[in-house]
Amino acid sequence: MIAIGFIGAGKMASAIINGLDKDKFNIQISGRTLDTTQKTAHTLGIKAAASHTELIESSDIVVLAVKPHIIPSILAAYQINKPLVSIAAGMTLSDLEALTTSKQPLIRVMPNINATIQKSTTGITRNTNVSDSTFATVTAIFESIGSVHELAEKDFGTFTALAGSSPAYIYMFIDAMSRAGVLHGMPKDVSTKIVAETVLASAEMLLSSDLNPWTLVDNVSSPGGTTVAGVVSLEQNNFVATVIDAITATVDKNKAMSN
Ligand SMILES: NC(=O)C1=CN([C@@H]2O[C@H](COP(=O)(O)OP(=O)(O)OC[C@H]3O[C@@H](n4cnc5c(N)ncnc54)[C@H](OP(=O)(O)O)[C@@H]3O)[C@@H](O)[C@H]2O)C=CC1
Ligand SMILES: O=C(O)[C@@H]1CCC=N1
Repeated sequence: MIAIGFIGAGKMASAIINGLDKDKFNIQISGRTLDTTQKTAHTLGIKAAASHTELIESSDIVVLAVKPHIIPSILAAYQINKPLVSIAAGMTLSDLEALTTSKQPLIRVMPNINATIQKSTTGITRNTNVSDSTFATVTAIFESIGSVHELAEKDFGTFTALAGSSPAYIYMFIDAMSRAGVLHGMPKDVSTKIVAETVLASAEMLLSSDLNPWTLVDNVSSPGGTTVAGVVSLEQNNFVATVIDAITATVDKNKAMSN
């Protein structure tokens, strides 16, 4: 059984671990303090390592799941002689190479929070020290919690915006729609469920058809009907430009976080 060790056990590590099959992977975590690590491990139904050193020694693959600014201090303090996976936004393979030995196998991964329900859309790339079999193993780990896209590293910032961060923007869209439902007299919980179901089904419809999104917009917009009135209002209020600006801000922030 493959042993996966997570250094850092916050929201994203927990989402990944929740999605992983505990019968297929031997999972352990090591957080900032042992007390919190033990509580988190208990909640997740996995093992708490006594220290980062113990975790590194007993893992086949080590996942860095701390915030990006913590990574330099961890890589300075510990020699991680195992394939190393980083899920940190903004940190490039060359940023990580500057902090490790020249032989360190490094895999950069960008999962998303939907890992919790085994529906992460994950980006992956590697440095030249990673063997095909190690890369296949790490790819399979993330395929077990959703889909995996192998990317050129230059596209990681864009992927981070479109898949890593975008659940937040999609939740904002859902909440705005459901708030409008409240404005027009519906209870918030009912309104949110209706919108979330419609977002889910619309995405499924898009993925299962050969049609592009604008054709699907046209299919909903009856001539002189209700939908086109809303489509025109969204355009008058710069919906498309506003969304593109938000993605560009995310991509720019990702770039600014790299050394
Ligand atoms: N949240 C998301 O949707 C996604 C996040 N990511 C990436 O995942 C990483 C973690 O993000 P996220 O889970 O959101 O952040 P969290 O703050 O929830 O998790 C980070 C965890 O690291 C712990 N930590 C801090 N210092 C150390 C240390 N020296 N050793 C071990 N653990 C430590 C923190 O403990 P304490 O709180 O006690 O300080 C915390 O539990 C980031 O690099 C982010 O870019 C990637 C994709 C999606
Ligand atoms: O906000 C962040 O920086 C992380 C990366 C992608 C999602 N959350």
